[in-house]
Parts: sequence; structure tokens; C-alpha cells
Amino acid sequence: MTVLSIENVSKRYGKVQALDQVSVEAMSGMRTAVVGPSGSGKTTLLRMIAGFETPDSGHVSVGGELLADAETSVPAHLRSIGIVAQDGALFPHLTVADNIGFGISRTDRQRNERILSLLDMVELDQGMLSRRPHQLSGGQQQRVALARALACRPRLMLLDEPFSALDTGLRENMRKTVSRLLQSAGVTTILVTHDQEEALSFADRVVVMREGRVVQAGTPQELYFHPKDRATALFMGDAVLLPAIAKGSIANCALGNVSIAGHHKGKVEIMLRPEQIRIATDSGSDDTTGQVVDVEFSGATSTIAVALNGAALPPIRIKTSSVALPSPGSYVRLDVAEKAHVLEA
Ligand SMILES: Nc1ncnc2c1ncn2[C@@H]1O[C@H](COP(=O)(O)OP(=O)(O)OP(=O)(O)O)[C@@H](O)[C@H]1O
Repeated sequence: MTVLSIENVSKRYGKVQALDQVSVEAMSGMRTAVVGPSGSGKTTLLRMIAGFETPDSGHVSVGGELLADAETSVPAHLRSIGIVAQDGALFPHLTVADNIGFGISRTDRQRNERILSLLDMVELDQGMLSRRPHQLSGGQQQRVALARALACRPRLMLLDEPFSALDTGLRENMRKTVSRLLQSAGVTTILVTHDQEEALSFADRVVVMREGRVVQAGTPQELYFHPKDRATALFMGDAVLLPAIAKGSIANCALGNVSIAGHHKGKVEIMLRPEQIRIATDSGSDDTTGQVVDVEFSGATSTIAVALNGAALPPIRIKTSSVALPSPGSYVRLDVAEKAHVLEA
């Protein structure tokens, strides 16, 4: 069932077209990540769903109810939409218990019980209840913010870069916890982030925005392995882009003949993710593909730059395990483990 439906929404601020005919759907219980570079319109879209902005045209509906179009706009507090902001935005003078219980009526007999169950849900212990926000870590504050947003039993949860203020290790951990928690609670969620890795690991569905438009939407795997164009390919992760001549399901490029998805003919540009390329040999024999020009050690993995034989292209960079690394200057053969993806011209 569709919970959120955004159809052809446009929004202009003076000369800036912040949103241009944007359409996005979110299905019940699913987690959708909206990702894009700075200024692509993500926050404007989120604010539109929350009710802090109104569209110039198009409409926003939740659960089949029209929330906003060019003429009408249901006020934010009547939308039953939960929001968790970047900094958590907790009330500093209230305890954890009162922050979580903020949206629950004081006359509600189950208020305390609900606060406890929400606290438990976000995996915080009861010793936290009487603390104030400044006595909590960043991760704990985000958990309280999530519990507060869930307390109102929202039809939809909006997460506005909620992990970006956290340290790297904690960020990953929180992302996993929150994703699991929202999934088990069956809450339909929209996450806005500029971090493609976060989008890919958090969501069931990823929407990529650029210059106010949706450029592609699909599963994380589709977006990562089958990006529509060059810009999306580069935005979603490290990519090896090569000119090639296609004939049917084979493309000839600086790596030799590689299999491609679908059937193509003539000049194309193909994309491989670096981990789809294997460094097969380290020999001086004839079947080498290129020469190692740089090895960048970074712990468990290393990045190897290989200048491809006879190709007037910059060296390609391949991430590989740091075990048995080839040395700079050595010749290697590169094998392509999977089908290459042909980008739209
Ligand atoms: N209130 C406003 N007045 C004027 N211009 C605005 C306003 N809000 C946003 N914009 C412009 O609209 C465009 C989209 O902004 P938006 O904040 O939605 O992008 P974003 O993808 O969220 O970027 P970031 O990742 O940097 O937060 C930008 O060019 C921005 O400068």
C-alpha cells in the first residue's frame, strides 16, 4: 500500500528551482532514502512533506489524504508525521521521560507505561529517564529523539540527516539500530542524507536527486550497480568508467573483451565497480593488462592504481585486500568478475 505520494511537485525560490516536477512514492513499512549532493533539493522535499513549505504545483498525500497542493496545506502539527532532526532537537530543560512523553497526554493512564516501552524500544535503560539531554551522549540523544517521534504513532517518519553529527563508528552502529528498529515497528520512513553509503545501507529504496529533479529511483543494488548516467555512477561510489565498442553482449575496452548487461552496438561507456575487477596475476608475461603505478595502503584494504596497457586513460583505481599486494612497477592482469554496466549517453 502506498503511504506517501508526491506527484509532480515543484518549488521555486526566486531564481532557484529547488524542486522541479518531483514524484516520489513510499510504500507501507518501507525505508526510503533520498540522497543527492548539496543543493539538490532534499531538505526542501522533506520540509514539503512535513508541512513547513508549500508546493507551487503538484501535490503531497499521505495515506490517501491530500496534505498539500498549490491551494491547500494541512498544518504541520496535524499531519501525524514524526521528524528526527540532525541534532535531535530535544527540549533541553525537560528530562528524558518528559521529552519522550511530550506528545502523550498527561491524563493518559498509560503514559508512563508508554514512555517505558518506547525507552526499551530504542534500547536505553531506565536509569536515563531522569537525565536531561546534556547528560546524554550524541547517540543517546538521537535515540531519545526517535522515541519522542515514535510516541505520537506517526503515519510517516522523516529522518533529516540524523546520524551526521555522530562519530564514524557510532554513526554506523546507530544507522543499523535505527533501521532495524523502524523495520520491526513497521514505520514507513524517509531518510534524507547526502551520504550515499548511508542511503545504500539504510534503505529498501533509494531516490537520487540532482538540481531539484529525481534522476533515478530503485533498490540500493540497482542504484549502485546500474546507475543511469555517469554523474549518478560517480555519486553512488567509486567507479571505473571506460570507453568501449559494444557488439551484442560483449564490449571491447582497455580491459579486453568484457561481458555487458543487455545488447548494445557501437561506442558506449561502461562502468565497473572497483571490487568487480580482480587482480589476477603479477607477472611479466604477455597477458598483462597494465602496470601498477601506485599502491595506497589503508589497513585491511589497499587501493592500487593500474595504468592500462596502450590506453590513453588515467590509471584505474582498484580497492583490494591488503594481503599479497603487487608492488609498484609490476605488471598485472585484471579480470572482470561480473558483467559491466553500460551507461546512458
Ligand atoms: N528558503 C529558501 N530561500 C531561498 N532559496 C532556498 C531556500 N531553501 C532552499 N533554497 C535553495 O534551494 C536549493 C535546494 O536547497 P535544499 O536545502 O533543498 O538542498 P539540499 O539538497 O537539502 O542541500 P544540503 O544537502 O546542502 O542541505 C538550493 O539552491 C538552496 O539554496
